[in-house]
Amino acid sequence: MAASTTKNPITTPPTLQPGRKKNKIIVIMGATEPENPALLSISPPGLITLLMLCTSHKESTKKMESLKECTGTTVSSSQALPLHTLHPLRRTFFNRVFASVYTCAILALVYHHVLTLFNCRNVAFFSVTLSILLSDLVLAFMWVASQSFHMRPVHRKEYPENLEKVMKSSDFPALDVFICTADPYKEPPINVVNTALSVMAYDYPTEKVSVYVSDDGGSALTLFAFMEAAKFASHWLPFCREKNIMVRSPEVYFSTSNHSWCSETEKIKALYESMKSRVEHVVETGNVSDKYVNGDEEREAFSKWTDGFTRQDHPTVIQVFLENIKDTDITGHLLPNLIYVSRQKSKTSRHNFKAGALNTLLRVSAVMTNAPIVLTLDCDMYSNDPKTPLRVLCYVCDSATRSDLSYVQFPQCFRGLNKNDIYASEIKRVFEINPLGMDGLKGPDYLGTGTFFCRRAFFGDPSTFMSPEIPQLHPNHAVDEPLKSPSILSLAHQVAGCNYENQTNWGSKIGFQYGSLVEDYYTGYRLHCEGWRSIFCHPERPAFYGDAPIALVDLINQYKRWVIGLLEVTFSKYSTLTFGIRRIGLMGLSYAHYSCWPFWAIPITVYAFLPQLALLKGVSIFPKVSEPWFLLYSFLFIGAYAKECLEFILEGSTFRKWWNDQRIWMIRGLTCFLFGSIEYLLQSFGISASGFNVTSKVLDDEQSKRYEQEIFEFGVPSPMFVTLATSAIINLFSFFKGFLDIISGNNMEGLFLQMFLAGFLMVNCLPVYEAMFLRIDKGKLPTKITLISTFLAGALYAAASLIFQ
Ligand SMILES: O=c1ccn([C@@H]2O[C@H](COP(=O)(O)OP(=O)(O)O[C@H]3O[C@H](CO)[C@@H](O)[C@H](O)[C@H]3O)[C@@H](O)[C@H]2O)c(=O)[nH]1
Ligand SMILES: [Mn+2]
Repeated sequence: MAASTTKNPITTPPTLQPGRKKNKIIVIMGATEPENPALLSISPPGLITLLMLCTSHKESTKKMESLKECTGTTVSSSQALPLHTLHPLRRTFFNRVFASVYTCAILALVYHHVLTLFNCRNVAFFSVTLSILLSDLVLAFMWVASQSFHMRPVHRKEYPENLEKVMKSSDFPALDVFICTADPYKEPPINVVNTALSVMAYDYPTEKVSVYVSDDGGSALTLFAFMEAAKFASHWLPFCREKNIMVRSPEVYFSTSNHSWCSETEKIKALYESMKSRVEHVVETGNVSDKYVNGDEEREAFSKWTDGFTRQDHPTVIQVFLENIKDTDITGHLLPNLIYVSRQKSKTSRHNFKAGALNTLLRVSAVMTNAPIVLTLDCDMYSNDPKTPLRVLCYVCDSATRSDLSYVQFPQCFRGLNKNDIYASEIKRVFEINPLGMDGLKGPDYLGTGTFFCRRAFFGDPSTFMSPEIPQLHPNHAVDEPLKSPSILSLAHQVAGCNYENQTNWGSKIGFQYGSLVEDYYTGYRLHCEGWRSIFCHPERPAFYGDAPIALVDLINQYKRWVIGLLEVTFSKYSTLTFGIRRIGLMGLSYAHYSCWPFWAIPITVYAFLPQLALLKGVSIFPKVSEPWFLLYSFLFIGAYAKECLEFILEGSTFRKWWNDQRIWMIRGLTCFLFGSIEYLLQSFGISASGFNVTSKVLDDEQSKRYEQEIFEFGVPSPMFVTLATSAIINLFSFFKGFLDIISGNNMEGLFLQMFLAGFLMVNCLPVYEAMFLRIDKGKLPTKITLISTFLAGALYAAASLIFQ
């Protein structure tokens, strides 16, 4: 271990360097049950403050029984000064009772299917029953796996105000922020700049903050945008501090009206607008014209973009825009570090998409600043609360939670969604409800953005440290030279090289995990398997806000990428179903629930076609209304839907949003889950290769307008729309066929459930019919798709006629 001798302002304080042996510091351990108020860690001056406070609380002092030597500065808090608290959700008991009852119902259903299967007299019926059994088994598995989210959901609360009482800000650990961007045309540089400015302006000692921007697009346009951002930051940061504004993304701040306008605001706004127009102009024209480049240093920066420089093939570019030991803002206050990194690319080496970019940043930042805390942020998110890092310290500096804490996750929250969130872009279950449940076990999964990591977690499990290849990457290594010193810069370039990772543990045992397109999910999963835990921090005011896609095709393409990534995990050596469940039990089930998401395509497709085709032919496949099994079906359906809905509303949502959420679940089953699984299969046979298709963050005015009016956006002829439209047509016809039968006096008792199902899907598909037959705008379903779907529906009907003779 490289124990440091010299210290520089950006080195990490001993507080968070668990490996250090020289500083022996006393720790007072307190009660460690999770329900108890937190223990916290502070530096010696804070320790004295705390001991004074403790003497006035003899009760709680008694609880701190053991004095223990430790390698970090930690101390436990008295109950009077909790840093965080945890409360199990009240509905847990109800959840468990419901789960028991529902399990019995599922077992009864399986028994019923098996019984029916044995009584089948012909092949057609046998295959129908078998398909339904298979579908119900998938649904049952998904349901069982999802119960892990309901066994011990918890809510946490932090008290950053207490932190400030016991810890001096000069003792705060340093923070490295990683912002990823990959394409200047899909991710406008001005938005990336806003993301960066919002975190540079954190209410945190600026000399401890470093912002690293990873540009996988290798674009001079993005570099230019950051050159501009660095200049603007010297006005923006003091302005934010002085006015104590909350939303520190200038774009968002200036586009909302709830702030006081004064001449200074006007001045800053004008500065922002002029920067924005320069950046946008450069993006529009596609190159940085000479008039925007001043001085040799700036010119030098762009000189790397030579003729042979392409996105897929270029040398490393590292540009330090701001240095926190010398660059000051207009009031003379130091600015945080701002560093642009575009890792080396070559067509012959693997880049591992975002995970590769993040690992490069882990190394480059280790060489340059090596902060013990690392925040990963996507370029489509901005900070909505400047005090967020303090919340994180409440956990990271607490001796009770600290030892095996790998990351603190904030929910992904979105702005600009329409009133009822028609595409359920909030993904409330994944980003908010389920993490509460996982937090009661070993902690939320990693959501890819809004995550504060402890750097140590990337190097082996909590008890065994996994050494990186060179000592400079060790999480305890203290950087003792300025950022721009030649030795630092040359090492940074070396570790950003595209062959650097060959024959190393990066991506497998060290850093972010490779091998899955959902690197976030996979990395979190592997960390939990190694014995780390995580924490879900869910403050009332969202810590970050992001953008969600507003066109259906973008949305399902995004999900398709996730599906492929999830299947990559399901069928890997570390499959959640085998390795995961064995290693981490209930948590493994939570992860298995996600990794098996794509299997939902099976029941959804079967239930969207089979009962309806049978209904068209007048064949009954479900129990009659008068049979007792009918009650079982009703309970299973109503029980599942009602409980989901209730939970949604209890977590602060509305009925309409829940309705849209369940509709999109159905749509996903018929589109991206199905096509993603097929694409995964093709990929496994080596027929195709899938990459990380970055979601477009560019808004089209007309599209935005339709989105505001809650109109579904189809527009492009995606093959994924074909299955959806075909099923919509079949459900429509089968429902009306059933309806006509009732009118003409037929006994429909045996077909009631099928009619109900067709009706339910039909209501869900209303926007599809509208897009097929009624709309003329650009977002309607392309005529080509309607025609193909109608033809397919006809073919399916003909096939059904042969089967159900
Ligand atoms: O080769 C790549 C591809 C993507 N990105 C960045 O990855 C982030 C996420 O990409 P985006 O297109 O916004 O994907 P989403 O599906 O919206 O992202 C979700 O899903 C991803 C995994 O598929 C996670 O990485 C994200 O954190 C999570 O928000 C963006 O900042 C990109 O710039 C890279 O840096 N390099
Ligand atoms: Mn995104």
